[in-house]
Amino acid sequence: MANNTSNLDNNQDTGREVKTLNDLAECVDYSFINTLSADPNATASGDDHNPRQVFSGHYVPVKPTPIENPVYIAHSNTFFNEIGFDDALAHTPAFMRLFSGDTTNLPSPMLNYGWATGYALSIYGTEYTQQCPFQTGNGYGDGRAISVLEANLNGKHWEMQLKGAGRTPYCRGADGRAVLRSSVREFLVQEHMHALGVPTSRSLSLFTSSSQTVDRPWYREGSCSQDPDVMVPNLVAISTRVAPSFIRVGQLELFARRARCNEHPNALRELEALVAHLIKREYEDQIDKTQPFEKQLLALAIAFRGRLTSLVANWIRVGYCQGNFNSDNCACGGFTLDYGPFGFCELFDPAFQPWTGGGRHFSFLNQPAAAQKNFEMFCRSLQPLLTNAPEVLSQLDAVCNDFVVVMEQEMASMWKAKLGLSHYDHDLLMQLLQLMVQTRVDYSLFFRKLCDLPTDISGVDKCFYNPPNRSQIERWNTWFSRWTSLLEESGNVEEVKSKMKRVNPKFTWREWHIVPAYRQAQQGEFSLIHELQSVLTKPYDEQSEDTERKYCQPRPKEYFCAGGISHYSCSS
Ligand SMILES: Nc1ncnc2c1ncn2[C@@H]1O[C@H](COP(=O)(O)OP(=O)(O)OP(=O)(O)O)[C@@H](O)[C@H]1O
Ligand SMILES: [Mg+2]
Repeated sequence: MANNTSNLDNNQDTGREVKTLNDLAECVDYSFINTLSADPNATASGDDHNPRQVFSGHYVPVKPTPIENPVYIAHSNTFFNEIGFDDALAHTPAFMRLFSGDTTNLPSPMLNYGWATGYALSIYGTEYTQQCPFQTGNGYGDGRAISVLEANLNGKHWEMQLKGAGRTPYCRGADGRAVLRSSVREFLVQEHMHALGVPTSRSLSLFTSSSQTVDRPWYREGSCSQDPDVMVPNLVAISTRVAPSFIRVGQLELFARRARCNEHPNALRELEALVAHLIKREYEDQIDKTQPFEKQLLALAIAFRGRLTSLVANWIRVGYCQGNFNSDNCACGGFTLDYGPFGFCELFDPAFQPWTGGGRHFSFLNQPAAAQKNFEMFCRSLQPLLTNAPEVLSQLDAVCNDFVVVMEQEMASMWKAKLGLSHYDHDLLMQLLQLMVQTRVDYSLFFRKLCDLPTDISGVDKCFYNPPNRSQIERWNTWFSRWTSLLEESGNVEEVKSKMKRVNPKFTWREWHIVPAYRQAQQGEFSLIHELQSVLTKPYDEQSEDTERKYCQPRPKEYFCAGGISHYSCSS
């Protein structure tokens, strides 16, 4: 199927306005087909929708299964603009067909199939195969995510992936679908994160079906249950996400595990090709390709460590908790991927974790430790390629061991910026975090209020979930006077304020704002989604008074302990 590819390898950057699918066809660049290998047992038609083991090859060609009666909900005009797509394109029938899962009748040289990839899983540094129905790890991977094209757009190379596009060989018997709720969340939050300045996969478009539903466990109205207590039919949807690649740490792991035990004659070569592809897609600018490959691997580990530590510090800066930071949800490009069990911390709690299956390992302030585990698995996956270079191998060990140090530096500079200081003061931060826990503070509101440089607790009084008692007020005021005196070294007050306002967002994700939007969407009304798109893509701006009144508020009491808002067990 994928042999005759020379006509698909279009490396010219057109930088043009894409108004039609024909324009897009001129930008496609499927050069990965020349580097990576397809599963030799794949069907020529891409009709490969039953769970099965995939023993080798980097990807399986799979045709998406379109959703029935697709309806346009939204596209990201910010992202359209970045990649040179004309806004009107989102409303064309051809665009809707492709991005609701129909890859037939595409203009040449676009492929009439997509591709899914296998990956392994490790949880907090422990390798698993049990989640694979065959207990081998050969049946795990993109169960419902199918990439449909790669293209050079406005000077950058992008891969576009449909989520919820039907079953693949990795579906493990599940339906391959994503429900409207989770699709709305992922679509909105990706662009929110981008606007917050946090590296992320991006949102292209969101389509739902007006008729097709799947059942998922969920919570009754007002339920405080930990586990879902009712089965609910949900409309299905397809959101399209975009990134330079979707290579995950888990994906490297799969190929490294095979190489480690020489599972087939090509195992080591497949690992090497995948890593070379990773460098090309994600680190081309950072890695000197004239260096010996072993040295490139070392540079890759250093570069990924830099991105991952910065990413996690950014997560904490904006109050984001990934919730399930397994290696298969950790993108090797160092951006946020898989917005399922995520949440944003409202009431500050270092152990905040919205996903009931995630535990403390993946809770808010434990994310640096979870990232370290993923980084260790990443380094471990490079080791089979370094057996003939013991010196580089020990340098790689050192890079891995130093993760903690680099992470601490990133965290320190993040906290320093949040507090508007010119030097990081560990004691000051510890005192602050303790006070925040003891007095029940809203994380985002509090830090945003700090940007006005209040000199005592009265400047942040709207940020508490319970009024602090007298001794707490005293301790807060002591903290404020210490902070105020340190601020004197920070320079011009107005500059400090405006710098702080660029790292402490005013509008962040609050789940109780999102729930009405996806509920309304289930009834065919999308205005709240559009409103949220607008509010959440300007998180640092002041915005209107009405918007502030509506969106810049602490969580109302009734939404604490509310299934589907304060916690959820199912994210798909
Ligand atoms: N409804 C489904 N049908 C088939 N496979 C599924 C379904 N839901 C989840 N999976 C698969 O189960 C695995 C674990 O799911 P998880 O929630 O981490 O990922 P996801 O949200 O589907 O995908 P991604 O990590 O691609 O964003 C993934 O490999 C995913 O593809
Ligand atoms: Mg996932």
